[in-house]
Order: sequence, then structure tokens, then C-alpha cells
Amino acid sequence: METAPFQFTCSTTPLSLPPNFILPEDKRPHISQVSTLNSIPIIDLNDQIHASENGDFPSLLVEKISRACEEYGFFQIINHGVPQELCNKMMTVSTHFFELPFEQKKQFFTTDFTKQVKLFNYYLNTHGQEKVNTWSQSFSHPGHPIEDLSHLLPENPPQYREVFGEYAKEIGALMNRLLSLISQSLGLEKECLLKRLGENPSLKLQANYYPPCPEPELTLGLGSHTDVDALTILCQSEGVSGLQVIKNGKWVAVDPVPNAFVINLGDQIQVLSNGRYKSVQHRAVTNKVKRISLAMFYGPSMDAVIGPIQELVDEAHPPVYRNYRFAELREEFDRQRGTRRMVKEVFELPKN
Ligand SMILES: O=C(O)CCC(=O)C(=O)O
Ligand SMILES: [Fe+2]
Repeated sequence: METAPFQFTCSTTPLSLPPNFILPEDKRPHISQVSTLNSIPIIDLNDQIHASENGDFPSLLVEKISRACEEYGFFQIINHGVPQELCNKMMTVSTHFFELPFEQKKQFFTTDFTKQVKLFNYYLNTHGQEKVNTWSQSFSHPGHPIEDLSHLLPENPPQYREVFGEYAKEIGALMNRLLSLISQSLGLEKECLLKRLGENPSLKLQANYYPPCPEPELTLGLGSHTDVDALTILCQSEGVSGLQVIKNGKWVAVDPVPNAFVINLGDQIQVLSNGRYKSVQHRAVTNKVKRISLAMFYGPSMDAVIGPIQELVDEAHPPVYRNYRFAELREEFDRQRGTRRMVKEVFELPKN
């Protein structure tokens, strides 16, 4: 039997935080001390004005991406070509889904993480204490090939399947464009990352709903983690800040920029780039008002062999990781569930 999930919504916010959401003192977010001054770079995807005509020199855009990937592992993009109206619709259908009465979405609720389509609650394991729930609910499902999976998606709200289908196509195309730019930013041929990630890559959605929280300083929306796949495109509610990333050992808020996506590099790009680009720790804090984020993850084919790309390895940069099949890493990822994961670290080669 599944236990009843966390199901507060805007209309049922308690006045104080129930005890099973309260983090021990040393795990609390200290939101008031988080800097918003030093945020992540904002990159205009139309910004190609200084590209050399024959393509011999990296364009200004590629240089900006290279710097953002090296220094932050995170950036925001504007003028990305995905219609704003579609992003708004995707936000709306996701919000409606989360705010349905539990009866109408309970068929998706599960604690079995191997399910493809799942509505679930995250929790943190804390030392010597019971599990602490995080103040969020997440809904996750595949995004490709849409023709084969549409029937698995919610029938309610009625527009969900159609809107998600369109959104997934647009985001899939943007993933390809970004992977090509990131390849170039590493000095590699455009197709390099795409090829290395294999012929059957995965595209997955994780929608995160953070209801209004009575005491945001006592809990977290999503604990600190890195994204395990290759690349993440995240759309966040306008006007509400919640995402934070580590920069120089300190938490920095990633305030939403109108019509922008947040891009972050996942663990597989860190490995493929031989550690030159980092998959950075991030988390979500809660607010007195609700917030929603829609993360789309692009991951390698299960049979893709992931390891440092040959061109990025030389005497000065010996390989940091051994090659592995992506399926092997996913097994390790599942083994480490419930812990503060160190997955790619298992594939590190000994340092000489
Ligand atoms: O809500 C956010 O901004 C963070 C979401 C996130 O990190 C994730 O879904 O992996
Ligand atoms: Fe994440």
C-alpha cells in the first residue's frame, strides 16, 4: 500500500510547518544569507554577430557559452526560439495537474522509482533522525518518442498530452542546438557530443511543484544534487526565486528572467569533457507563495559508452574517468538512492 503523499496546495497551506518537514539546524537553507548579486550569465542565442564567415573562429556566442560552462556550469538563455505562449501553456497544464484533487491523480503516485510515469515526494535522510520530507511534489515521465507514450500521460487536464507533445518537440530541438554549441565551445566538431550520447538518447520531464510554505527557512524544496544526465533545460515560474547554485563554495540564487530558460550541465558532460566543464550542485528553496519548475533532461542511450573525449585528453590533462556504459552508471545511481549521491566519482581513475 502506498502511504498518503504530501498534498498541500495553495488552498490548504497549514499555518506552520508540520514536524516531518523540519530540517535539523545544520541542514537548513539560511535563505536570508544567500547572495543574489553574483548570478549566472544570461546568454542571447541570437548573439552571433562576430562569428567568422567561414566558421574558423568561434563566434562570440560560442565563447560566452564556453566561459559560462567553465566558470558556472549554469547559464540562462534568451531568444531561444521556443514560443513563449507554449511555455506558458506548459506551465498552466502542469499547475492544473498538481492542483487536481488527489483522487484524480493518485493513479500516478508511487514510491517505486523504476516507474516511467510517476508522481512522488522527495525526502532527505538525516543523521540519526527519521526521513525529512521536502516541501515539494514532483511529476516525472519520458518525453520521447511522444507517439509511443502519449497514452501514458494524464488525461486530466485535457490539454496536457497535446501541450506536452509540442513542448517536448521544441525542447528536443533546442537540446540539439545547445549540444552543438557546447561541442564547439570545447573546440570539438558540432556533432561530437550528440554522437557520443548515442542513437537512442532519452528526453525526460520532471515538473516540480513547491506549494506556498509557511516557514521557508526550516525546510527545502529540493535537496542539493547534481543532474545525472547530460543537459537540463529548466523553465521556472516568473517572479518567484527558488533555484540556487553553488558558486565558489557559496549558494547563489538564480532569479527568474522573463522568457528565459536555465541551462545546466549534467554529470555526463562533466565526464565527456574530462572534468573541464562541471556539473554543479544546486537545490530549490521554498517561498510563502507557490513556485513551479519544469526540468527537461537529455540523457545518453543506455548502451552509449561514456568517458573523456579523446581530443580533450593529453599529457597535461590525463583522463579523470574510466569509460563506462551509461546503463552501468544508472545502476550505480539507483544503488545510491537515499544518500547524498556520488555517482560519477565511482568511475574516477586513480590520480598518479
Ligand atoms: O526547481 C528548480 O529550480 C530546480 C529543479 C531541479 O533541480 C531538478 O528538477 O533537477
Ligand atoms: Fe536538478
